[in-house]
Amino acid sequence: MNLIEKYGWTNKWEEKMISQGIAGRVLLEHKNLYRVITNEGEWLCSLSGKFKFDHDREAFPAVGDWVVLDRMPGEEKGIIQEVLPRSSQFSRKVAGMTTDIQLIAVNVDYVFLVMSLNHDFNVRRLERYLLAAWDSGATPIVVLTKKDTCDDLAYYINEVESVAFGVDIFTVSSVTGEGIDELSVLLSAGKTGALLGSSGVGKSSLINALSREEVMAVSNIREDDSKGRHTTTHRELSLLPSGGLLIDTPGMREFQLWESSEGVSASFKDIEELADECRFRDCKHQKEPGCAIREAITTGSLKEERYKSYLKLLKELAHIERKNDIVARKVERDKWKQVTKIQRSNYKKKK
Ligand SMILES: Nc1nc2c(ncn2[C@@H]2O[C@H](COP(=O)(O)OP(=O)(O)OP(=O)(O)O)[C@@H](O)[C@H]2O)c(=O)[nH]1
Ligand SMILES: [Zn+2]
Repeated sequence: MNLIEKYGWTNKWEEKMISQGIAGRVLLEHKNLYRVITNEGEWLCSLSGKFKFDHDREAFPAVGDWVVLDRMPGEEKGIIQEVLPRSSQFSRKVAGMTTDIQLIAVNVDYVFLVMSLNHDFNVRRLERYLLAAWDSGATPIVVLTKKDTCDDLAYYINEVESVAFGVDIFTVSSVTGEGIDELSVLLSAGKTGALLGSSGVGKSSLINALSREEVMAVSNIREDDSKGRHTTTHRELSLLPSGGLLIDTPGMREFQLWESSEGVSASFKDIEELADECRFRDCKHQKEPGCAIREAITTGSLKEERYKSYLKLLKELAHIERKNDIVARKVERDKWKQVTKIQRSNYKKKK
């Protein structure tokens, strides 16, 4: 079986593969060791020495990356030499660090924003997911789960449509299997999906339903993670029988908003377009005459909660930006303290 062909090899990389070594896709990452799927099977790979000099975390391979490897003679092991260009990426700031970014998943075609059709449904949360999705470069798809328990589908669809413009909506039940076929059409050979959604909405059940037991088991690196942070071990990456691929890393599960000004514009296009119609360019949308946003709220074409949620997100993003600035300045200060300390001790030594 030609795995690369089956799982989305594109001709784009063929030349590279021939000229520079073997190409593969990163399935798992753990402490700078990578499990990579290649045409010749799954290999455990380490990083070439040249990565060590690169301080930019974004330059390192991540789950979903296409990489070029060198084979270690006589072994099912390789050394990653190069990371090929990415089409999308989910990343987050590393806690307590400055501008260091941790990649969660890359080359994702579709990000499934999973919410269940019950009391857990939250349209404000969906707005946040959409922000993250638009920022990543992947196409967002809304997946509403537990359809079998819902008796007012129209209400939920309406809610979703009020915030997710032009985004496809799928309603599914992992219990009855309803809607699963329609969803799996998206994940044809070579397509990669990732799941975003809070605990208990049915992500694992959805993966099982999509993979119909036929799923190829991908070894779970977390199993030998002595930290045991995650009580329920689950597959981080599933190869579906269709040849599609599903990413469900703990990182995606814990994904949070950090900074995404571009995402705000894409997710709140309605509000930003209205603001353009305000009479005054610097309208604060409070009591100014000719304010299109106030007008829309009065007539009911813009929901007050949606506008509030927009303001709240803007505020949060500004806060996150400020916080990042403060951390960056502190690290800079500490660095200089260190430098002057060394200079001082050198000076003392000379004396
Ligand atoms: N009725 C119904 N229950 C479902 C459906 N899908 C999942 N559930 C139930 O919802 C609960 C949570 O499902 P999981 O698939 O574990 O949810 P999850 O999102 O993976 O949860 P975490 O692992 O905590 O993130 C389980 O009790 C499932 O049996 C569905 O389509 N219909
Ligand atoms: Zn205004």
